Amino acid sequence: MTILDKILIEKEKEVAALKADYQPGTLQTKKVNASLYKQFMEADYISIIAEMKRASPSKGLINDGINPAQQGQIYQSCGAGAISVLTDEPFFQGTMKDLQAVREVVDVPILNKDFMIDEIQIDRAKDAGANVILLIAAALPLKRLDELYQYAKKQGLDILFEVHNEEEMKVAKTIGAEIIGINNRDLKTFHVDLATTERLADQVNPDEVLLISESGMKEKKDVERVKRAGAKGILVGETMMRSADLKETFDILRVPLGE
Ligand SMILES: O=P(O)(O)OC[C@@H](O)[C@@H](O)c1c[nH]c2ccccc12
Repeated sequence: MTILDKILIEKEKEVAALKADYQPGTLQTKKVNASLYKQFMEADYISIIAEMKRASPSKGLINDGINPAQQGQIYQSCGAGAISVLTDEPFFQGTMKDLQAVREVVDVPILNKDFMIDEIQIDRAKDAGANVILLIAAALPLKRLDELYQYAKKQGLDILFEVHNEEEMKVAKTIGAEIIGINNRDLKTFHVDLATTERLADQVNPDEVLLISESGMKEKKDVERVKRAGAKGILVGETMMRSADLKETFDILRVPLGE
């Protein structure tokens, strides 16, 4: 069984509990209207989605000392285009409270990073003040991905559609995903390779689809590499969470677009 399989089994339980306990519309958080697509497509620099991630199955504990609201404010003031908040608890030590706490203090789009398998998680994301949800192609069959995609759209949310190989890229195109995240980390083996972005980026029209390269970004040369491949945004977790000087980290990674 892969780690993704294990996570999905836990998610089934979480969703069952959520359906019993959560009444959509009950979470009250500040709401911000923000379109990640438009903002990233028009930027002159590589847009950075800075992630809040205390721990992960591949790295174990990364940094559990941060205060999400404080970290969110710093991300925004350093120039983050958006903030990703992991809300999975068993594997990533995140919570919906983290997301709400960040929403209270920032105006940039917020991505609810979780393993979405049911509409009720999308309701909850919206209620908590998220602007974007994650859909992982490897997690569900096409029909279900399409249903959740359409549902999120109807709620006025953006969707980051995550792919890792050619097959999943085809699914993204079939669904008509406008924001595609190419994950350089294989969720089944944890192997990270920036060549994944180079291989898959060619398959979309970069004037229509917003490409985000996800995972494994540490240095300027990493960003330059995925930028050359066609990415307009990057999703950075560990490097942000371990940074002792976020201002400097952002200055290094926010490379200009164009030549
Ligand atoms: O910490 P990194 O290597 O910068 O990676 C960030 C992000 O891409 C990663 O957290 C991620 C990508 N897809 C996911 C799906 C679920 C959980 C986490 C993720």
